[in-house]
Amino acid sequence: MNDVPARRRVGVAVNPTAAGGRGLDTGRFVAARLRSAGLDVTDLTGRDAVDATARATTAVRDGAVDALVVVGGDGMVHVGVQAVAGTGVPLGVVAAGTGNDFAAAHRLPVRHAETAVEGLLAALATGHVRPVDAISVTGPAGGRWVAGAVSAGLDAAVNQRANTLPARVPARYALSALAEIAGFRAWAYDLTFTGVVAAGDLPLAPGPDDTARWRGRAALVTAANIHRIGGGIRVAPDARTDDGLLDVVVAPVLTRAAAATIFPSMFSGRHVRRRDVHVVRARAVTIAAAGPGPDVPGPRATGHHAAADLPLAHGDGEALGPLPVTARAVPAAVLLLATPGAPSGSVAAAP
Ligand SMILES: Nc1ncnc2c1ncn2[C@@H]1O[C@H](COP(=O)(O)OP(=O)(O)OP(=O)(O)O)[C@@H](O)[C@H]1O
Repeated sequence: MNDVPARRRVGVAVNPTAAGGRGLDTGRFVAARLRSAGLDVTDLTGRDAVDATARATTAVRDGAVDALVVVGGDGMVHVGVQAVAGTGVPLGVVAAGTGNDFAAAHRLPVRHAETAVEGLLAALATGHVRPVDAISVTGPAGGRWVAGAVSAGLDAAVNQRANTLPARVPARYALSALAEIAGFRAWAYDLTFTGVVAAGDLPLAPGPDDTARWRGRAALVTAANIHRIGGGIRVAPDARTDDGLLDVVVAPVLTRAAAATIFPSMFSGRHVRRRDVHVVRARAVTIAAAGPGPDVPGPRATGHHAAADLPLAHGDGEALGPLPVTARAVPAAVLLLATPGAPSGSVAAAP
């Protein structure tokens, strides 16, 4: 049968474990509603994230679907972005997870599946899409797309620790944050930026080919496309998803006490007003571990972290792999199914 009109074949990938298992029911509701609207729905739900990514990627690559809808949290958006980024196949998001930072940053309905799915139906009917940037990440673990932010410091360490705890552990992110701050020692980084448009007072050394470099110890190195991570932490309060740029937050904080005071202020985004927090706006950044050298001060009261102790880089809450990684903003890599006339959300909401 080849009489299915364009944009009517929709792949739906559900994370049944999202929001403590509520993703399953939400997914069933979404698929049923799309079918009742006359769409040809293919279930692309996987056994796990790897399987879901493979199924969605294959369906998009083979031209088997005209749009992909993911149901879940930021982990599921991460799955969807692997499949659609750069392909021209639009992505719909029904935010049914715990944190839902991507949906919130794009002003999509959060934990409101009825509203979300009606918005998707309107977008599918009209063909309305909103182009948004995504982050292309390359490193020793290969290439990945990230929808929200790439973390390589304290937030990556918190993420890494939280992912080792069972999902049912209440407040596993808060517990992990407390543990990481308690054991905090600043890591040494070597950052190379490309296409810097604002340096945020970080003393950058100009390099060849539109690059600029910074070496030093820091608590936080986060390359953000959207303004929030971790379920509402406003890590880069002014990040935009339509500017082709990353907001790279660098906090050359060396003491545990300073790290402990930064964390709470990140929920409101006020940390970027501190003199020891910088936001570098650039097209790309390579984040590498630095050995000690004249421009990387040695251990202070808080001790020294060897490169091997650095957390894995994380993106959208998922482990990406070890440093070095290069994160590059790719303009309009994702076409987001969005309700016609809805606020774009490309400008971060005021704190
Ligand atoms: N079938 C599946 N498809 C996709 N992801 C899955 C699946 N089963 C388990 N997961 C895992 O679910 C995790 C989180 O998914 P997601 O962000 O969608 O939901 P969440 O409730 O917001 O999660 P979190 O516990 O991270 O807050 C991912 O790390 C992923 O590996």
